[in-house]
Amino acid sequence: MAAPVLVGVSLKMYFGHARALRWFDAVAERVREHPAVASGDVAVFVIPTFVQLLPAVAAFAGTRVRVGAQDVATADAGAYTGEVSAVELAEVGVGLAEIGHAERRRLFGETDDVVARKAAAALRNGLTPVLCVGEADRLGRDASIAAAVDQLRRDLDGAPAGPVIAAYEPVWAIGAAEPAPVSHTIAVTRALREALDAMPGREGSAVVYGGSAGPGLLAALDGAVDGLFLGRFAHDVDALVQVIDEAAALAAEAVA
Ligand SMILES: O=C(CO)COP(=O)(O)O
Repeated sequence: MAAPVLVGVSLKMYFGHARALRWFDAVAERVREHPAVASGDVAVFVIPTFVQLLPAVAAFAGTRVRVGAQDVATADAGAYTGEVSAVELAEVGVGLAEIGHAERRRLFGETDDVVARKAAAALRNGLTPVLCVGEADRLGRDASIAAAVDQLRRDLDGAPAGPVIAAYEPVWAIGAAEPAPVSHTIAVTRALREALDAMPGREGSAVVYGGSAGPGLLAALDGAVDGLFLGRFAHDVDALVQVIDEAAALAAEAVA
């Protein structure tokens, strides 16, 4: 079977608890009946707040939707007030850990060194890192490629073998009205894919795009990325299902 087309959603801190639970139930109901999700041609993952993780795992039980955390500790146990370890996340059925999102780098001072230690913690505990990289400012194509690829290399420096999901998220396209232009995304994601392919132990990795992604983008990218990482434009469950339908169409094209 070809690699699945990925559709991920980070809820960031947008929803309160009750609204998140309603969203999980609505999404679970829609994906349960979705043939491409049921067959594994489209792989959906949902990344809510830490407090929403256990209800998310329960809501998506019996579906193929995987649940991820928005962050992870660098250490596996000990005196780290406020942190949550990859060990505990794995124990409760969380499958992925988002690492190095632009908001964590900008607002909470996460450096590439910290990000690399978080990626290592995720991988040594069997979680798939959703590693966010991307240039901070609008740059030309070559400078963007250099910035994103260098960041990817630094962020995986010393991390154990295992597949990762590299999320190309140009910082200037996050929270914007429009995603990055398709030609730009194709160029940078291709370079990220080549960089991952050249790294030992990263077989099975994927490259997705995030930053104001929504319905229409996956079709426009036409197979250039392995999937999308959605934010605001997945709050509307119909819009998310539309993206999953586009992913299903791409997956069907890939096997045809
Ligand atoms: O940062 C993002 C996903 O991690 C993208 O968020 P928006 O789609 O809301 O810009």
